[in-house]
Amino acid sequence: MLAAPLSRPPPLGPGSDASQRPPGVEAGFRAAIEAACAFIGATTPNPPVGCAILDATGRVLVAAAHQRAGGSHAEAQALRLLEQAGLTAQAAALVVTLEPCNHTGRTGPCTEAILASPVRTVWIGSADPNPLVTGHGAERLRDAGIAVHMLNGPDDALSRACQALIAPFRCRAITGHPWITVKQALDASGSMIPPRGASTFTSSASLRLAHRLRRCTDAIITGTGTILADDPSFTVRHLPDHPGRRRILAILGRGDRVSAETIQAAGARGFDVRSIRSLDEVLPTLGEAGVMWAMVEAGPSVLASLREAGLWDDWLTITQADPTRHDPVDRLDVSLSPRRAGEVSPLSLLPELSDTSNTQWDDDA
Ligand SMILES: NC(=O)C1=CN([C@@H]2O[C@H](COP(=O)(O)OP(=O)(O)OC[C@H]3O[C@@H](n4cnc5c(N)ncnc54)[C@H](OP(=O)(O)O)[C@@H]3O)[C@@H](O)[C@H]2O)C=CC1
Ligand SMILES: Nc1c(N[C@@H]2O[C@H](COP(=O)(O)O)[C@@H](O)[C@H]2O)[nH]c(=O)[nH]c1=O
Repeated sequence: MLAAPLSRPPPLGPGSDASQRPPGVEAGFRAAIEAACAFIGATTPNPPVGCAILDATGRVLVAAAHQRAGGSHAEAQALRLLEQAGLTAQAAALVVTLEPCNHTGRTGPCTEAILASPVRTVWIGSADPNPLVTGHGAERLRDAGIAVHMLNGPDDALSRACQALIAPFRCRAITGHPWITVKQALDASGSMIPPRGASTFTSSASLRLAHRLRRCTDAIITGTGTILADDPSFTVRHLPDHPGRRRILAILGRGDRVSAETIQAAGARGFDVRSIRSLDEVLPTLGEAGVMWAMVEAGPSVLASLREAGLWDDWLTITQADPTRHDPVDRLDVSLSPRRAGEVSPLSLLPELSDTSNTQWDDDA
């Protein structure tokens, strides 16, 4: 396999009936998902997509991903890698996390690139949620004599991972608004407020997770209370960021408590700052700015407002471990909003959270 492994793919759940699939398809999807995960946060407004090409024995020959909007799609990228490696003649099956496009956008149709290759079987992880595109790619391939298989089923771990990859894209395609992830850190006593003089109480592993989430998202939503209390940088520092990435920093506040110097400093750190006066403005402002996935890093006041308004899609709670324990490890919980019932959280793709179930939020709890 030519793509470098960059993150751990999700584990196979009990519902994945690997025995029903020919050899190599599971490994192909894992390689494709892994390749796509490395570019979450870099492809907006496009979804992250991964592709792997297998030989007739099911061996993964190459894996590749869509890396940025306007750049090659994952299928074209994988076919190019295959050619560069002199392996084109060995290609038999192609595995891709999202239905191949059948239209000419900024790049040519992937269906035609596949048809021009020796590939005769295509496995698709999820249909394209864009109503203008959905079904057409699969149909074009079938009409040309390709055997096309689509993953589906809520118990299929690979299908769920492919759904998770497009969750923010799907949300934006259907509503015009971003997927909103709340990240809330609690200390061992249940408080969100760091001790005086400190900015954090979570472990270095959890900080890495928090920074990975920043890397995956297009915007950070905060409140003036957090800006004034912490003067946060909101940068990605605990792991490498996507090169040249600019993000939106949306600051909720009814007045003008944040100084021009603070806004200017955030701009110098790579943020386009938006002041948001009311909750009603959050989704339209971020939607118009092209945000696909936004995260909230705010204090108790903003979180209470969002919770009350139901203005969130998934909620990550990082609870500091009891410091008196011998080997303290923070507890990580992910809840899915009732408005996302039956969907899959994109958080499940983060290696630190791949074992965390998407529990439904119980509002009476
Ligand atoms: N543990 C964690 O995960 C985090 C902890 N924190 C901590 O939280 C503390 C700050 O808490 P807090 O003051 O609650 O900060 P917030 O980030 O929640 O900001 C509060 C401010 O947000 C604005 N706001 C809140 N709700 C609305 C709404 N519905 N419409 C418009 N504006 C709104 C108001 O601004 P205005 O008054 O200008 O109208 C309000 O004063 C700090 O100690 C910080 O360290 C912060 C982030 C994460
Ligand atoms: N205290 C706290 C968090 N707080 C969040 O991190 C912000 C500081 O970010 P930065 O300036 O980039 O270091 C702070 O303002 C708040 O939004 N996060 C966590 O994961 N764990 C923690 O214990």
